[in-house]
Amino acid sequence: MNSATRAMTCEDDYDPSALTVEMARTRILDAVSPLAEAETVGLRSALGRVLAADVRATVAVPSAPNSAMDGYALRGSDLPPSGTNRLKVVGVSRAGAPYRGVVGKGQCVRIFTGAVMPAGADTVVMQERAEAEGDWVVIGAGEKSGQNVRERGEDVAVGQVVLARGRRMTPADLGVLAGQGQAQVWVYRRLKVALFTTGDELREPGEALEEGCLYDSNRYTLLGMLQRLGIEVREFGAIPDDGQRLETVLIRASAEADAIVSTGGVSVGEFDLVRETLERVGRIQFWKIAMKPGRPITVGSIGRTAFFGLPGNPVAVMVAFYQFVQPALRRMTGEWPLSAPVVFKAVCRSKLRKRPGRVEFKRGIVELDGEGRMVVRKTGQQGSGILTSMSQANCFIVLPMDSGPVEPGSLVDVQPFFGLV
Ligand SMILES: Nc1nc2c(c(=O)[nH]1)N[C@H]1C(S)=C(S)[C@@H](COP(=O)(O)OP(=O)(O)OC[C@H]3O[C@@H](n4cnc5c(N)ncnc54)[C@H](O)[C@@H]3O)O[C@H]1N2
Ligand code: MOO
Repeated sequence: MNSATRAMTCEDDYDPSALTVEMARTRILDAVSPLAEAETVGLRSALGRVLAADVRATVAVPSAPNSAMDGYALRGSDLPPSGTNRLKVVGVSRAGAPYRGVVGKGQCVRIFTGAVMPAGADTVVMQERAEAEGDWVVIGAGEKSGQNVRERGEDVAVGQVVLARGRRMTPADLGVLAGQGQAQVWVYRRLKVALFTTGDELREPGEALEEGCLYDSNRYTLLGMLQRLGIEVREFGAIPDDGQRLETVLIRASAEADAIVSTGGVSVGEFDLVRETLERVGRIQFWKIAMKPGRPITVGSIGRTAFFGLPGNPVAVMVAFYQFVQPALRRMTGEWPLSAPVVFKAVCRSKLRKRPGRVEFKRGIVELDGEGRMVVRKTGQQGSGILTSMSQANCFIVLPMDSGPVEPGSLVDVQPFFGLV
């Protein structure tokens, strides 16, 4: 194929054989199945792990009604509707050392935040609004019966499902489990992913760079994206364009891992070699997706191991990973339901080139302007190989299939990176 034909192929507007982004997402999720094996881990290692069973509360939180303030616990009926009332302080309730008696009419108990409410009392007046006079305290009008009390079980009731199976655990979830007195939790085992890049021209950082070669940046962006998902990564390095080597790696990787992720080597030059090898060892499909970057991807399986072949261009790798491979790996790890990516509107401050016929993912910085409006601007050049504009970005600007160029001032969809787990 000469260069003129290549340019035409890359710039095609509508490609009837291309999958839409939504179809590709659905197909890739349908092609994978969740892990079955689970294990017990301590809470300290549970962040980012996926629950293999519902967690049902056995402990009420709080376990008893307690005070939300430092002050005085009393009967709501002793609050003065106007003027003041003088109450006798009959004891103290501290967190961990409750008052054992009963608060009677005309009485109160000195109480501290988190301390159990004494029997008889149903209201707390904060100390800033009470005047202590020796063993007595003077309360004014304007307080409400029942105020400043946290009820038993108001956070968690016994029997309630506090965390559902399929949940990827956040720091708050660890706190919820600790609040149940659980030191351990039942989670799916970590997913094992084999990672390799392809190309004779790739060199490891630290090695000398000969003419025509480049450093293997894709392996590191992929490693980072996989590590963020808590995946156990087995690296197989940069594989030269050699069918025999590729076959050996694919067979070894499929024996060791639940999924294989690779980049590069499927465009015209090496296409036949990689395609031939993949088809020999597994069941593989090559998809063209109506999007840019990240158009060509390869999906399939080798034995029971899922295979995801991403394009070689450094930004295409990241876009295709986030849009397709990341949800598939999360599904494989047992996570369900998958939260949809966060998308909101912002006013675009840049002029953006865009052709109808494909979804385009531009790289941008989204922020609030001086007037509190959400605005977004592109981060420099937008070619599939310009990794620095990805590194500077904090969001994708997602331009829909049928849209054309964007003029400054238009509303666009923004997908922030912080929603990508
Ligand atoms: N005739 C056609 N040519 C191309 C098409 C097409 O449809 N017809 N699609 C273009 C698109 S879109 C992409 S994306 C690339 C996909 O190419 P490959 O997946 O085969 O990747 P390579 O050719 O090996 O590399 C592309 C590009 O990326 C650089 N690269 C590759 N691996 C790495 C790495 N590990 N670290 C850093 N950079 C890497 C490589 O040097 C190339 O510049 O094909 C288009 N062509
Ligand atoms: O659109 Mo490609 O997948 O050049 O990046």
